[in-house]
Amino acid sequence: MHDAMVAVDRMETIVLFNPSAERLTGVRVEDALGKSVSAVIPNSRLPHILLTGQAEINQVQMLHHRSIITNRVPVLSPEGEVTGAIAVFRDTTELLDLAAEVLHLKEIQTLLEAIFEATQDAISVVDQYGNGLRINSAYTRLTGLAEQDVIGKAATVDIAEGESMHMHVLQTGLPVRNVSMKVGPFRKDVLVNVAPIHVRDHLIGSVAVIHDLSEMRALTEQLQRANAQIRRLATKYTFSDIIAKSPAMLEALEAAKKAAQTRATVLLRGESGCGKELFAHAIHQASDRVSGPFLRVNCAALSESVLESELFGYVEGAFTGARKGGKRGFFEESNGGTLFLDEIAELSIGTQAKLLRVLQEREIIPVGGTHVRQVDVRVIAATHVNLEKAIVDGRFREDLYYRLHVLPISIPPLRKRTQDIPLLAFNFLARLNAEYGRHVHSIAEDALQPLFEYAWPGNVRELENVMSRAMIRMDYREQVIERKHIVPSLEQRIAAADVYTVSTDDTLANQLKRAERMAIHEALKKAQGNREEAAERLGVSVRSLYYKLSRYQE
Ligand SMILES: Nc1ncnc2c1ncn2[C@@H]1O[C@H](COP(=O)(O)OP(=O)(O)OP(=O)(O)O)[C@@H](O)[C@H]1O
Repeated sequence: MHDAMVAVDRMETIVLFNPSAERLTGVRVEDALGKSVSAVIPNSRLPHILLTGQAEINQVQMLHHRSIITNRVPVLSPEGEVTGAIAVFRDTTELLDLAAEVLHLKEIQTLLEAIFEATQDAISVVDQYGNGLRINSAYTRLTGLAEQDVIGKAATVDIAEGESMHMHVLQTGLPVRNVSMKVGPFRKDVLVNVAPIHVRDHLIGSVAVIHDLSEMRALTEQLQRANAQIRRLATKYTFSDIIAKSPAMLEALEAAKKAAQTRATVLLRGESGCGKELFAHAIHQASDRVSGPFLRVNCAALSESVLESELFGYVEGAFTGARKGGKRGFFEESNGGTLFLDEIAELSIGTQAKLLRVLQEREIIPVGGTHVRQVDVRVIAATHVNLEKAIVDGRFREDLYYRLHVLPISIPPLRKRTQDIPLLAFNFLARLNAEYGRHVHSIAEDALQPLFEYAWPGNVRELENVMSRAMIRMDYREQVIERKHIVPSLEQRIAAADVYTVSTDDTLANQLKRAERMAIHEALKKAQGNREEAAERLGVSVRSLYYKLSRYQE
């Protein structure tokens, strides 16, 4: 980089104009020499220097978007007379850019340092020869090794058991993931991920991120404990959450409130989605067992053997894969509280016998065990199945039926209590507003009509779903649910059950899925929501129907 120079004589005529000045000003040397400086560089200030005889040192100015530092000095005769003036322009734009870049790099470095130190994972970096370059404080906390033990030392210095993954990566140039080993003087169990560091295609070292396995194990245990706790705290509904206006529902509600005051077994009967679980929660909440646990088991979701060990627990060595020390079952886990046995009709005859024994004797024998254990659990059972018919068919034990039938509560299907629909719909509105951040405040009169006419095979759950879809269909500014928001999903549902057209624009798998879904819909409709009957109509097991329904999120 050469400085631009311009010199003038006493008459302000340019006598020196170098090629750098040409680049800076855009004026050719031959056009500048001999000309008046004011004509060539209007703001050169050289006439001013000639006049005052005073130098101007390190003046900063912008010229053609470049940052220029200028020094202007008078040329003096031996007698001290001003005979001319010289300006030297130094273009510092690149220097400034460079300075800004260095500053930026420094910022990045500070940022990286902060991340390096703040991360909970231990990090170690080695150079291309495998000598320690850097570690963070998490590394020291985990391994017990400080900088002086590691920096400049061989990468193997922290290994207590296993191969050095730094060396491996430096040899292969490839990253490794999740290698378990022991590190440091305390032989900590860790998982390591190591990656090579390449700069312009040269391998200059490697970086290892080391996870503390013992911490992970402790966290997993904590999580399991928290999960168990959550299961215990899971009763979220009380009687005040149950919306009821129709006489049939008010009657069911009264019966449930009475049942809550007793210790008797309760049997909740009603189609899917009509609120059986809601009732079970509320009964528990209103009972003197409220501070005890509440557990729910879906008897249809587990195979017979799994269900037995889940319900009654098992002793060590009861079967292959049994946990060391055995496991407490749901009955013991809900001791002092309530056990909600959903889909009770799905229990095998054998498990029904065992359940009967628990209800009669208030004691259980864990799978593989010989000793009885006392339990104090209130059972709330639920089913959508016609149990009387199941007894006739030999699928449900009569003695268990009578044990369960102490306090039967029938929750009517939604189509038989249309009076409840507006209240339920408004209630869901409030909940969905909160969920979607909307401000929908009402439902138009004519939007309610189709809700009264629809058969609701999925009961209240389906109503909730239709409301949610209506809201999704609304424009963000709309605040009233209208018929046009509701009708499409009802029509879709009705159509899904009624028609099926073969399409060449969809995959075979999708079309089969749709056909299956419709067949299930139709069967459920014919069976008035009775899943057992629907399964029978379709020639599939109830379990498989449940599985399919859960896939369709019915
Ligand atoms: N009366 C009601 N008031 C308010 N919400 C209700 C009412 N009945 C049902 N719901 C809501 O409808 C949904 C389905 O209810 P719930 O799970 O209790 O039905 P279920 O009979 O146990 O169904 P399934 O037999 O399929 O398990 C839930 O979100 C529940 O909160």
